[in-house]
Amino acid sequence: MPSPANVPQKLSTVEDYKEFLDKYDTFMLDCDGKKLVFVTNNSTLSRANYVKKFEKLGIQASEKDIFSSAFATAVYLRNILNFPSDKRVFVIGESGIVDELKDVGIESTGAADDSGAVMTHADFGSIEQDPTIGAVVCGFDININYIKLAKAFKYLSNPDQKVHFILTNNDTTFPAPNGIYPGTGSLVQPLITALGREPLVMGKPNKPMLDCFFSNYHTDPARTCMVGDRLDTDIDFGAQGNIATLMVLTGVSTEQEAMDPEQPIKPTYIIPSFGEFAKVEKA
Ligand SMILES: C[C@H](OP(=O)(O)O)C(=O)O
Ligand SMILES: [Mg+2]
Repeated sequence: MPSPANVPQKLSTVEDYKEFLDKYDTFMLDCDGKKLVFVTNNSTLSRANYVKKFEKLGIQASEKDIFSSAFATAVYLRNILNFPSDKRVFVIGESGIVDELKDVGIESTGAADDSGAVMTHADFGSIEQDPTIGAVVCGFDININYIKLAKAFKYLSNPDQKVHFILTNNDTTFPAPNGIYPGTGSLVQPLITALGREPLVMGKPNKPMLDCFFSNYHTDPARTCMVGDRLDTDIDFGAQGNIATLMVLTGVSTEQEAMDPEQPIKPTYIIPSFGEFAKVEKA
């Protein structure tokens, strides 16, 4: 029985699950028979590396089934900004960004070179302006450090040319096996504060990722459902795309947050875990 408007419908019985599955053909999953597209804000892995990760989890997927914030950023630089071939990208982030940029023919620097680098006060003089840097792209970087922030600040302050400032995502936290930890949005806030400049953010729930998704996958919005664990990224992303949303309770946001009358972002459905649907096959 559908819930009143704007009150999430809790799915809890096999009947509920069957009725839900009959309604949709495309499921957008935040990584973590139908058509499954993995839509992730996690930019640390390339789509090729996600395919390998899924294989280890027993999930068959190909690169075209994976839509990541790193891939969306590379597509945006290449197709929307027509990034000049004589420019490079300075990356605060991991191999996912570097590999996806390389895949669209864009050279990058920073990520691996400065990880582990220890800066001393004597080093400030060695940070030079670099006219080949046409963009700074920031994603989750487990080895973020002062030298990366100092170089990014220098390049983004270049008085002689506009340098694009792009975040793959701005999740404040992300779930790890034993709890949640600071995410990209928290790691790069020092740079945003120092610059007094807001970056363009690609990942969910932001419009660039949505536009890139629907231009990549011509799904029927009426039979597409965004599945995720975060109200402020996954569910908001689906809501902005006018598609149904299913919130799983295995990640960051809680049922209490979703059911709170003050909560402006409401999932269409709530389910304890995506694994519940396995019960349908056994029924
Ligand atoms: C950042 C990443 O995003 P997601 O895969 O949930 O979109 C995560 O929350 O682990
Ligand atoms: Mg998630």
